Amino acid sequence: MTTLHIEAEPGTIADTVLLPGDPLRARFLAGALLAAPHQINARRNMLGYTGQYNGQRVTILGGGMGIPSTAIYVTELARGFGVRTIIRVGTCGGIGDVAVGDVLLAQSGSTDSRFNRMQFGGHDLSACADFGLLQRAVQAGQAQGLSVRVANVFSTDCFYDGDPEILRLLHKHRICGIEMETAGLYGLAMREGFQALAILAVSDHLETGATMPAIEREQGLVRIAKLALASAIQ
Ligand SMILES: O=P(O)(O)O[C@H]1O[C@H](CO)[C@@H](O)[C@H]1O
Ligand SMILES: O=c1cc[nH]c(=O)[nH]1
Repeated sequence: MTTLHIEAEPGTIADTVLLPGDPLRARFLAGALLAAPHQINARRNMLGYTGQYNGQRVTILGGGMGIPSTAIYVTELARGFGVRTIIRVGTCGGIGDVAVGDVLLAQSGSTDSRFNRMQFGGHDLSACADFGLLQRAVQAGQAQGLSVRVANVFSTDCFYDGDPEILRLLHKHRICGIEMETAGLYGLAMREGFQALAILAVSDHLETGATMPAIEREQGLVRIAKLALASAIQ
């Protein structure tokens, strides 16, 4: 069936979905990596494509910014289309000894969002990656000669004007990446029973001010998408 936000026809979404935040990144990655990609969604311009990668069907769909947007797409992918594996292919801010361009494999997602608490009786959920995906991403990263780092990240609802103490707190807890979706994705994966991982390129450094150009955020993430595909497809 189609869902409220995904107009894809039944059977046109693969079991494995790469989920960048930016729909234009989804379009770029599909063109760069998939054989015979065809568009499966444009509702609200949240572009999505299904094609073949190494002989297997893969879908790449934008998820938007923040947990609420991501959760809409992820919930519909899991419940409406039976998707079994979702890998976020995103960017994050770096804290501490990470550099712009580094690749973080998020093993956990802490958050200031109430999204998981609302589903978990007000308790704190340990929102974690799927271990098998994480392990394969580490191995694939090493095989591809990438400098990958297993990391704990923080998903915030406030891109601007969040907790003024957040940098100190993230340092104190050895959290080296900040973005806006991973904790929600991992909570949903635990509840809905699919596998999830977030692979994040450090796009800017919160302390040094170093940044990745906007065009590279849109088009420069092919290497982490390849890492995601190597982790998901065996
Ligand atoms: O590059 P994406 O995947 O969108 O991820 C990061 O970029 C957006 C903010 O600019 C947020 O969605 C954040 O999580
Ligand atoms: O959410 C994000 C993404 C990149 N950089 C940040 O500081 N925050």
